[in-house]
Amino acid sequence: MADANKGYDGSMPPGKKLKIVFVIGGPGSGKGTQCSKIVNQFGFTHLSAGDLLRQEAKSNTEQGTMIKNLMHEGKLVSSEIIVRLLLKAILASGNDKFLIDGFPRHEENRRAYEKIVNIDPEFVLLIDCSREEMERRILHRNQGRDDDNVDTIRRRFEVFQESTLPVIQHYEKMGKLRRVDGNRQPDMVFEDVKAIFAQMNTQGRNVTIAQTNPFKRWFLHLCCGCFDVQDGRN
Ligand SMILES: Nc1ncnc2c1ncn2[C@@H]1O[C@H](COP(=O)(O)OP(=O)(O)O)[C@@H](O)[C@H]1O
Ligand SMILES: Nc1ccn([C@@H]2O[C@H](COP(=O)(O)OP(=O)(O)O)[C@@H](O)[C@H]2O)c(=O)n1
Ligand SMILES: [Mg+2]
Repeated sequence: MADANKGYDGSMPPGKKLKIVFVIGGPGSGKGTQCSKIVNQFGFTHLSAGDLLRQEAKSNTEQGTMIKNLMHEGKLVSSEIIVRLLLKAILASGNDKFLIDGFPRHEENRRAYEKIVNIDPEFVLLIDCSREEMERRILHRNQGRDDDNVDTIRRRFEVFQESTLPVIQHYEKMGKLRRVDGNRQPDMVFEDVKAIFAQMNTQGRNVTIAQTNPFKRWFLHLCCGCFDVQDGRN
């Protein structure tokens, strides 16, 4: 991932349309695995909310320590922090299509995103997987994550059941939910994922950062501090 502190480097042509796809699913459902396949085939930039937070947790700051503790307990980090990290990464990337993996995790995440970024997702990919299969995978993934232990996994499942379900229902009502059966082998799951991305409607409502209203651009500037938002409207 690009250095989030570097900020928007001007490499994204002004006026370029941004496409956002949210990828959600329980812990261990295969979000990261499918995202890397989507990146290879469709040229998206993968932004994992969890990876951005893990990176931030390494910083020797009060905020870093707070994030580390919340993640260790399987609890959710404040929406403002995660949306700010996502926005920085979007602006720093120079790409125009993004997979946002592990977000929104709950309604407050969704509302914060709508308030601050407000770019409608093209669609929301939900990877459905049974709890037994997710647990088996997490306990075998060996990524050295300190939240991949039996107690924290249980808490993460509960958070997914209680908090993410309303988000799923919201996007379902809007006709934006695309559900795949994640219980199968990764390549089989990807066959369905591929068909969804191939069908992506390029005529959807897209906005550029430059097209957001002046107040919002000022707000983005305050949130992310160190970038300069260019105005694409000559
Ligand atoms: N469809 C699948 N079948 C079997 N194992 C999988 C599948 N998808 C992912 N895995 C493995 O399960 C673990 C969790 O996958 P990951 O992509 O990290 O899930 P998530 O990001 O949703 O937590 C990893 O070790 C990964 O290699
Ligand atoms: N939107 C998000 C995403 C992750 N997180 C935190 O990050 C942890 C790990 O998220 P992750 O997406 O990397 O986990 P997996 O579902 O990939 O296993 C979560 O359990 C939360 O503590 C969060 O607070 N808010
Ligand atoms: Mg993941």
